[in-house]
Amino acid sequence: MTVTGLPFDDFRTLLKELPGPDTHALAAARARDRQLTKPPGALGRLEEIAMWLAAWSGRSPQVNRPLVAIFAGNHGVARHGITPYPPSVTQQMVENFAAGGAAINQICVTHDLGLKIFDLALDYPTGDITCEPALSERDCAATMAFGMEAIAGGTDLLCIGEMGIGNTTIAAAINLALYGGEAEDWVGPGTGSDGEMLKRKIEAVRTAVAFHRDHLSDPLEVLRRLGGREIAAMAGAILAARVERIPVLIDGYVATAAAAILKAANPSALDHCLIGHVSGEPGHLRAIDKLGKTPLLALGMRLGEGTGAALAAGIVKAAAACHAGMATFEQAGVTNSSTH
Ligand SMILES: Cc1cc2ncn([C@H]3O[C@H](COP(=O)(O)O)[C@@H](O)[C@H]3O)c2cc1C
Ligand SMILES: O=C(O)c1cccnc1
Repeated sequence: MTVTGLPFDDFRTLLKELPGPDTHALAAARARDRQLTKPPGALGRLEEIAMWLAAWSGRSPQVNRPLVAIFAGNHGVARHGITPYPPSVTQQMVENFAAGGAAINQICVTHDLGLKIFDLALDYPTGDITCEPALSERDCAATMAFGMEAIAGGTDLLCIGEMGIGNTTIAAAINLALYGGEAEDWVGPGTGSDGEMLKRKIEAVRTAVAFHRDHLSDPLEVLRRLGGREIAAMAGAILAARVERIPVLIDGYVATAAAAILKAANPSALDHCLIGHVSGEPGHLRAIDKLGKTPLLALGMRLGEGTGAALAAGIVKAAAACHAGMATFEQAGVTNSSTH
């Protein structure tokens, strides 16, 4: 075993030993839900969300410190002319996030969410996946570990977002490697690729998966070879949240591809996650289906930045507030069907 192989293998071990749901917190939340002044089930999916919060936080459903974490990275594959924007836009958007000028800033203000940006060596794009691995084992492990730091400042609802010109190509390659089919099944316009550019994008994804095909049975190798820094960091953040009992909202097509790596390594790895929003990127719904999930929102957005997760955080906050703040039948003096 090489020295650099050690930390990468630690992630394999960690992925095998994930904590399960807190059944006591879940039972307590179910019992309280039955007492609240509403017909059973009348809050529909909000009730499921409240139960999910209890199960994966290990306490009564509440959201006090929601956080949006945006991970930013650049990609060697962008040299193939697969996206209409230059990689310099990644850094420019990081500055825009810091200045409060992006869509995600306004959604965070609307729903009172914290926002942290993690930029990952933007001057050093990852390897060109069509002919080399995106990352070395050491880089991949270090970047996953860095992503785990996203929760270090404390949060009780983590929204996962990204910024990285070219990363819808990366997400498509990961999906093709994990789920098979044709490159066309997983490649969409992203920020607006069409015509010849879209053809190059499809070709890049096909070539990349063919180049690495002998190494793609191991999900962490899919991440290392076909991923990118923000993808590895998102995977690390989702994993850390599981270990620390923090429920997670996943954003669009790109964030879902990072999450899919973990699910491929351990089928229960995303039980603490919900998908916030189904992106307009055509492959997203199919990718979500592969995870056995149903997105909370469908607003036709195709932006990334964590916007879909952040909008869904408003719904999760409302679910927690209903559970925590509603009166019981007894408190409100409202007659319950079972007692009259
Ligand atoms: C101004 C601007 C702001 C964005 N915010 C998110 N993305 C999104 O678009 C990129 C992926 O699309 P593609 O694979 O086509 O390059 C990612 O950075 C993603 O977060 C943006 C893209 C642009 C141009
Ligand atoms: O759904 C996404 O994550 C997405 C879609 C288009 C561009 N960037 C991200």
